[in-house]
Amino acid sequence: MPFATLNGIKLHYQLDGDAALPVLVLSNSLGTSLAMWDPQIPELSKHFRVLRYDTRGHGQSEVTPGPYTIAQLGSDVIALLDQLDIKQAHFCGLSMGGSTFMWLAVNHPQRVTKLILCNTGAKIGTPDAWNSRIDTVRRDGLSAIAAAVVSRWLTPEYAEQHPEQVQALTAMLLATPAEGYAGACAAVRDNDLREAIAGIRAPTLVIAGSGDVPTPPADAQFMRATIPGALYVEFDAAHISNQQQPRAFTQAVVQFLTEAS
Ligand SMILES: O=C(O)CC1=CCC(=O)O1
Repeated sequence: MPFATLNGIKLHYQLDGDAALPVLVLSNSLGTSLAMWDPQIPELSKHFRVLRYDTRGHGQSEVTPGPYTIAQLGSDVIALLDQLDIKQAHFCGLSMGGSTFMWLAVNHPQRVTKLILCNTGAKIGTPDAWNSRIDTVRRDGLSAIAAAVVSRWLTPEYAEQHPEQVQALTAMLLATPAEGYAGACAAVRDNDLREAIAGIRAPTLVIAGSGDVPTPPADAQFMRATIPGALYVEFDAAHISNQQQPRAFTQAVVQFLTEAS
């Protein structure tokens, strides 16, 4: 699995699909890795050259001391695209990954063909809640928050029927270095793109989960209303909708990216 050295760190990434296909970049949520997209890869790689990466401080990418910023996480992606000689691509990010790609669409519009913002918000949560989470993780580690965080990733009924998926997602969260996680929490805490996203010109699809507590449908509706021409789809899912509704999610992504806009 390749690593790119950029912005002073080693960033872990993976490419799937034929090199001649249009590039689709996927960005993970807080406390996950590029493996969160595993359910989508067999289908997406038939249509796209899929580039996914572990956000700084996550998965196998290098951990640098926090706090991070969304601009820094977005600049890592731009540096990765430059290294791989990718001039323009589709972008699909979930939660923190969606924040990163909103920033990218605002600040580097020429790189974005189409944009998909999943289970995210132009501003996520409150500073007090993020500060409390950062303090807990720095003091007691990820295990202190794991059960509460993962309980919001899948709806309770679905989680009860899929204990192996809960276990796999919990393991992914617990494998995230505390410093990387805390650094990324600060990036989400300090990010506010509520005004800036009005300037996005890329065709955009907003994906929401009707049972999503951290980034509720109201946040998604705000993005749909603010980004000119944005489309909207809502699934019966909690926060990590691509894991809870893999088929419907993948189908929506393929349809949006392959239809003429
Ligand atoms: O994991 C959570 O608590 C929800 C979340 C907020 C930003 C993100 O990427 O995940």
